Formats: sequence, structure tokens, C-alpha cells
Amino acid sequence: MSRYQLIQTPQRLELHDALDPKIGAVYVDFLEGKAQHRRLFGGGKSQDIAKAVGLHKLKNPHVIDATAGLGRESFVLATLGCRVTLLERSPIVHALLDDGLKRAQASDDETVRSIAQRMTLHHIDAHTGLAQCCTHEPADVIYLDPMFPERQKSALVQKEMRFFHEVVGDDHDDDDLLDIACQYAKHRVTVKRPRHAPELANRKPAFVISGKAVRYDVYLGKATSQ
Ligand SMILES: C[S@@+](CC[C@H](N)C(=O)[O-])C[C@H]1O[C@@H](n2cnc3c(N)ncnc32)[C@H](O)[C@@H]1O
Repeated sequence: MSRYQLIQTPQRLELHDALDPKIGAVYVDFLEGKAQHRRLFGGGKSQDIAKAVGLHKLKNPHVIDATAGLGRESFVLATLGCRVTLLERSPIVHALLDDGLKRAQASDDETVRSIAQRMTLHHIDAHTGLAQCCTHEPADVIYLDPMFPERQKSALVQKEMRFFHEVVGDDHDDDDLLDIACQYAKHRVTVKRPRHAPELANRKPAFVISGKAVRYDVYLGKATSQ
């Protein structure tokens, strides 16, 4: 029996850790819990992520979240009016996100349903996905949040972080991804990093927005830097 198991419950698709059931299932829920709390009380366009993506200047931009994960930040951006294309290469993460997104898109809650309908998910590696998606519709902003090596002991790390480290592993090609994103983004490439982590590809951003635990490195796209 493998350690991690995808289980379809009557409500949703869940990932269970057979060796450590206490930690609880991982699943995507845009209707309740943290997603709902952040949607209602997260601070709207005054959040750092909104400033980092440039929402004070860009009206309802098309954002490609090229490292979608469980879609938490894409949902925040869609809540703030962005149209978000999500790219995720891990089949397990994609399956969990696809399940959560479809439930939100079919929800009785009209607000959540219309937010989720601004989100389009693709199971693809961003190295090829960015070219394909940008041919279809150029990206105003490309958002990157690649894995960063875990610093805390795993028992202390929150459930979703632990899931990413153990099921998905590190992203060893994230430096290349920044180069590709900078070729395609019209206005910005926004990279989320732990506050004290080095920049991707050791490349200095145009500017940085720093929070308590994370920072956003902002690189200007072709329409802004010329
Ligand atoms: C730290 S997680 C992102 C978390 C996400 N921001 C959220 O809000 O849930 C990084 C994710 O990016 C995905 N990823 C990394 N490199 C990728 C690539 N080149 N193409 C597509 N997905 C990628 C990984 O599989 C992983 O699910």
C-alpha cells in the first residue's frame, strides 16, 4: 500500500497520509475555511499580493499562475477581479485542484461561482504551457510560486506545506521558469519567495514588496520595460 492515497469521498477528492492519519486530509475548498475567510476579511486590494500583481494599475488583468498548486493564491486574484489561467504539472495536485475548482464553479453560492468561473485550469508544465496559453491570450502578469526547500522540521510544518514537500518535491527548474515568464509577460512577472530566500536565478527584481514571512519580487514585462 502506498503512503499517500487519493480518496473520493461523497463530498470531494481528498489526499490521505496512511502513515500519519492524524494530520488530516488535504483537499481544495474554495467555499469555506481559509479561502472563505480570506475572501471576506483578507483586505481586498490592500493585500501585498494585489500590489505585487499591480492591481492598482491594471483593470481585471489576465494573470497566468504558472505554479498553481492548490490554487489558493489564484482564488485570491480571481476574487480581486483577475481572469486567472492556472498551470499545474503534478497529476495529484492537478486532480485535487480540478475537483475543488469544479465544485466551486457549480456551487449555489453565486459569488464564489462567478469567481471560480474566472479561473481556468490546465494540467501542463509551465515550460510548454506558457507559450501555448500566451498564443491563445497574452498574459498581463505571470505569477510564480515555486517550491522552496523546507526549513522547519516536518512535524511543525503546516499540513499543505508538508504535502507539497513530500508528494511534489522541490522544483529544480524554477530559475529557467523566470526567464521564460519574462519573455511572455506583458506587464509583470511576480515571484513569491520566503522573506529571506535568494532571488530566482539570482536575478535582481525591479522592486520588492515585503511582508512578515514572504516577499514578492517584481520583474517588469516587455510592455512596461521598453
Ligand atoms: C508552492 S506550490 C504553489 C502553491 C500555490 N501558490 C497555492 O496558492 O496553492 C508550487 C506548485 O507549483 C507546481 N510547479 C512547479 N513548477 C512547475 C512548472 N514548471 N509547471 C507547472 N507546475 C509547476 C508544483 O507542482 C507545485 O504544485
